[in-house]
Amino acid sequence: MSVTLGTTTSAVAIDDVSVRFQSKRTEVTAIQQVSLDVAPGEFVSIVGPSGCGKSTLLKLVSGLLKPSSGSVTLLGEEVRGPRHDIGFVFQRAALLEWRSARRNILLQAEMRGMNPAEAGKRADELIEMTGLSGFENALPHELSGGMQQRVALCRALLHQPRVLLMDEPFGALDALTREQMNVELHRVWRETGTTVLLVTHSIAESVYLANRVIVLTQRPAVVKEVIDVDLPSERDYSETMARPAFSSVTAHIRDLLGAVTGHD
Ligand SMILES: Nc1ncnc2c1ncn2[C@@H]1O[C@H](COP(=O)(O)OP(=O)(O)OP(=O)(O)O)[C@@H](O)[C@H]1O
Repeated sequence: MSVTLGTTTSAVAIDDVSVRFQSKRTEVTAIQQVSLDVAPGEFVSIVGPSGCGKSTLLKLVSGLLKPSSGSVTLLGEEVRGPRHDIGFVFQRAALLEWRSARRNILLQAEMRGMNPAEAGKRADELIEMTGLSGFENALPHELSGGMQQRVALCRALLHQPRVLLMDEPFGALDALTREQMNVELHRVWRETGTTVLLVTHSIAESVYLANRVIVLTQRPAVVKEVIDVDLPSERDYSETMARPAFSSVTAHIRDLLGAVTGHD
């Protein structure tokens, strides 16, 4: 597998990876011989039944977890421990309650020892890009759930990571806010050119946002199918939902997930 960056190579390369969790009494195989190449600038969604190993896959890419066999390569370098050159957004925004939105975003800069002036400029750009202008000085409890996730997104993008990992980032939001966040994330992705790996339980979200959707089977997760999403890169939400290509891809994924879980 070629992973040289600079030409047409992978931002993330997962090569024949298996993960087994061992305890004194049991051994659980979460992932079995999964391979996946993600090109620089690509947006890839990962869907699969609950507990199949989606979060485990992201942990492998971030270096929080080591594969039992196989290898993971990020930006041309094999992942051997926690990687700090990525961004990670989780389901919970996990903001510090006593810090304003802007100062929560700048936490990333403080932890990395970034130049404060540059970090401040970048934070202001991201605040504008994500529609948080006017709420920079608000405390987390004064922000809606969607706004809190926007702060978490800005924090994850502050150091301009080339790869952004997102684990069910909008799972706790109401349906309408989630749609708005999808539209904003898609725009931010196009503006930043960051490679994104998104784990989601929402089939519509997985298709609306991505270039490709990876469908995993029940545990132990293997790749059931990789689906290319043939939609324009600029995606108006309602117009995209109404496209026949959108309906057929989402129906196909629903069928695949029904087949692997035994539910329609
Ligand atoms: N540290 C661990 N030790 C033991 N088993 C683990 C560990 N982490 C995950 N597992 C098991 O591995 C499997 C996959 O977990 P993972 O969290 O990756 O699934 P998931 O697809 O993200 O789930 P969900 O969709 O419910 O969030 C599960 O059976 C889980 O119990």
